[in-house]
Parts: sequence; C-alpha cells; structure tokens
Amino acid sequence: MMRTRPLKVALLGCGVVGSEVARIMTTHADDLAARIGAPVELAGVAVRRPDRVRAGIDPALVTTDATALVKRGDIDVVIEVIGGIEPARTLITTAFEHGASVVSANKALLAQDGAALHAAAAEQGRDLYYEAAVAGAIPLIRPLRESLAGDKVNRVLGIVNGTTNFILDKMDSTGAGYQEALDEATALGYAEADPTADVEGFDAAAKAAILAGIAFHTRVRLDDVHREGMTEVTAADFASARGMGCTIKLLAICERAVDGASVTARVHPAMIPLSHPLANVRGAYNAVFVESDAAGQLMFYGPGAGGAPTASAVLGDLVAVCRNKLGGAHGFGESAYAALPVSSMGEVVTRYHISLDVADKPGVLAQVATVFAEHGVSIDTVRQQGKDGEASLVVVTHRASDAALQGTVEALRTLDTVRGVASIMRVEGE
Ligand SMILES: NC(=O)c1ccc[n+]([C@@H]2O[C@H](COP(=O)([O-])OP(=O)(O)OC[C@H]3O[C@@H](n4cnc5c(N)ncnc54)[C@H](O)[C@@H]3O)[C@@H](O)[C@H]2O)c1
Ligand SMILES: N[C@@H](CCO)C(=O)O
Ligand code: NA
Repeated sequence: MMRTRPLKVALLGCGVVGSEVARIMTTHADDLAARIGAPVELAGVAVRRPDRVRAGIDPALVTTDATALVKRGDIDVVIEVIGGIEPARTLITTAFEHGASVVSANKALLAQDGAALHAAAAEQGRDLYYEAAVAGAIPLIRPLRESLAGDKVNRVLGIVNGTTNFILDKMDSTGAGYQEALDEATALGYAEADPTADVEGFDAAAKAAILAGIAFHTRVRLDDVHREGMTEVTAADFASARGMGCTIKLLAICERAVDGASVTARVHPAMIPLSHPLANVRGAYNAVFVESDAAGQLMFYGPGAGGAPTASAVLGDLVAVCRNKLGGAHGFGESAYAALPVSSMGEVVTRYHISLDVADKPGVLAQVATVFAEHGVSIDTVRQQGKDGEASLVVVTHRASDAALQGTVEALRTLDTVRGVASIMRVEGE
C-alpha cells in the first residue's frame, strides 16, 4: 500500500549530474512512488550560484546553505553530487548525524575516505550508496556487493573513465589532437571539474580503489593504486599499436595474486588486441570484466559518464535507500574482513611493448637482447627499422614482473648504443 507522506530528498549540487537527477525525479515521480511505496519529494536544492535559472526546479527550494539543508532534520535522503573532498565529506557526515541516508556519485571522496564514511553511516544507522561513483550508469557496485557476494572474485579489469576513453578513441579513429578531444569531452559533461583528474588517471585510480575494496573484501586506499595517466600517449604509440593489431586504452586492473594472499590495483594505458571486446568500447562508454571462481568471466558495459546516465545510477540508489527506510532495513556497509595486503606495482606480471631508438650498427641487437636476458625478461618478438645510421627497435616481451622490466629499461638507458627509450607500454587482454 502506498504511504501518502512523502520521503524528503535534499539535492546537493545541481550541475551536470544534479540537474538530471532533479529532472528525472520530476518526470518519473509517479513511477518512483509506485516502486518505492511512497512519494519522493525534492525538499531542497543546494547550489553555489542561486541566480542561475534551473528548468523544472521551484526557485523556493534553492539555497546556498547546504549545511542548513542537511541539518534540517526532516530530510530522509541526501543526494551529494557536488564532488571533491570538502565540503562534500562534512555535509555527508552531518547528514548522517541529522537522520538522513546518503547517495553519492563522488568517487574521489569514497576512494579517500570510504572507510570513515561507512563507519559514520553505520554509527548513525544510515545507508551510504554510490553506484554512480564507478562506471556511471553501469550497474557494477551492486552486482559486486550483492549478486557476487557468494562467489570469489579474482580479477576486475576494464575501462572506467569515459573522458579518457573518448579522447583515446578520437585520437585513434579520427586522428584528432589531444586538446581538441578533451575540450569536446568537457563540453559533453564527461570530464571532472578539473580534467587533470581524468587524464592523469586519478579518477580511474579512485574507481579502481573502490572496485578492488568491494571485489576483494579488503581495504584498498587511493595511494595503494599504481597510477599512470594518458597524457603521454602519442600518435606514434597508436601507429605502433596498430602494427601489432592492437589499440590503446586506459585500463584499471585489480587482481588477486595467484596464491590469493595479496592483491594489486593499477591504472595505466595499455595495448589491447583489436579482437578483444575492450578494443571496441567507443566514446565515453565503459566496460568492465569481472572474473570469479564460480561465475567465470562477466562483462559489464554501458555509458560511463554524462548527466543522464549517471543520474540513472543515482536514482537507482535513491529507490534502494528509500525502500530500506520504509522497510526498516539497512543496506550493506563496508566489507573489509579479508584484510589482504596490497602489493606494489613491481610484483605485477604482464607483457610489455618497448620502443627504443638505437644506433644502427652490428652487435646492437645482441647487446639489447643480453640486457633483457640478464634481467630474466624473455623476448617474444623484435622488429627493427633503420634509417641514416639510427634505428628504431620494437621489443615485445613475454610475461615478466614490472620490477624486472623497470630494471631492464634502466640498464638499457646506460648503453651507449641506446639513444633513448621512446615508449614503454604494457600489453593486456591476451
Ligand atoms: N559528469 C559525469 O559524467 C559524472 C559521472 C559520474 C560521477 N560524477 C560525479 O558526480 C559529481 C558531480 O559531477 P558533475 O559532473 O555534476 O559536476 P558539476 O561541476 O557539473 O556539478 C557540481 C555542482 O556542484 C556545485 N557546488 C559546488 N560546491 C557547492 C556547494 N558547496 N554547495 C552547493 N553546490 C555546490 C557546483 O556549482 C556545480 O554546479 C562529482 O563527484 C563527479 O565526480 C560525474
Ligand atoms: N569524469 C568521469 C565521470 C564519470 O565517473 C569520466 O569521464 O569517467
Ligand atoms: Na555504476
């Protein structure tokens, strides 16, 4: 039976995501009420610029005082779509203290302070949901936390940043320049307020920390995630990748060690074969593979950024939190019982594509091969192209540890015949 007294929702932030949340709450009001069992009412909207006209939002609801809004005491659910660490963190904990559960899309905050926020929610008996924080519209947090709760996840690998996938896709498919593609991604509402978070891999690293924590039931901090952005990927790298039947994607990879005793989490650009499903993930779409003991391989695919897709995930959480509230239930909190150590990047094992500028004279190839052998890195293929006494040497290795590869590259740099290391790129998905 439908409860007539509405559940009250406070919206913090009315930008790309917040404005879409408000729109869908209005246009889908009847369906939301039927699915929840009570109407949901937008009771206040905290903004920074109150003079801006916001279609569909009653100006009487708009306030610049987010703190007063979350302290009102009659708010059932706070939706935080401001972003950043402060004031978002304090607003969320204040909301818990004043009776509200929270839905957030804020991966930066959850990766940094997720444990403390979960503890604050548990202490006050509130819910903290954040499906929108990872891979936009794609249901990923809930499948990991709930659907796969009976299985053992060993690996999570995928594209979790829409902006960088959009840029890399444009660079590869149209030859667009980096800046031009970034400007377009920003205009489309995909990029973070400071797009450095996207292109330098911070956003994907935050998502990797969240995913690894949930997948492996262990606490993974942002600092535990090895991070390399995509700003140094060049047209020449794409040409090399094409030569190998590959393309380049910014990947997030979270893995349980073979002995199960530790985990790793990393974000970096990587070559993947064109035949791999991730190679065909275009624009701001995301795709994530989850590998587990019993289920095997699962693939989650869909829009990873943008106002409406992200709002879809926020609204799903809103319905879940409201249902919990009406049913007197609570969602799951943090699950970190496994307490596995997070190993450093040096222990990660993968393949590498290394491009060297070398002198084109007898014995160079043998010299280079010896350095690889001395570091225990086995070579799969070598391709040499010479011009005017100089040559470019492309070496693809078999699987080796990152520590061994870094040692190899350091030693190569000391050779007189090696003029420079043009690029090092990991090769994944084979
Ligand atoms: N845009 C996306 O595709 C996307 C996808 C997933 C998650 N997210 C996350 O959602 C959140 C919001 O992203 P967005 O793209 O909507 O950003 P945005 O910059 O478009 O919107 C944020 C809004 O919050 C307002 N704001 C800032 N401080 C405020 C304060 N103290 N009180 C009230 N309002 C304040 C800003 O004026 C702005 O309008 C971020 O955490 C982001 O990481 C965004
Ligand atoms: N800036 C983020 C938004 C979605 O989390 C991205 O491009 O993926
Ligand atoms: Na999601």
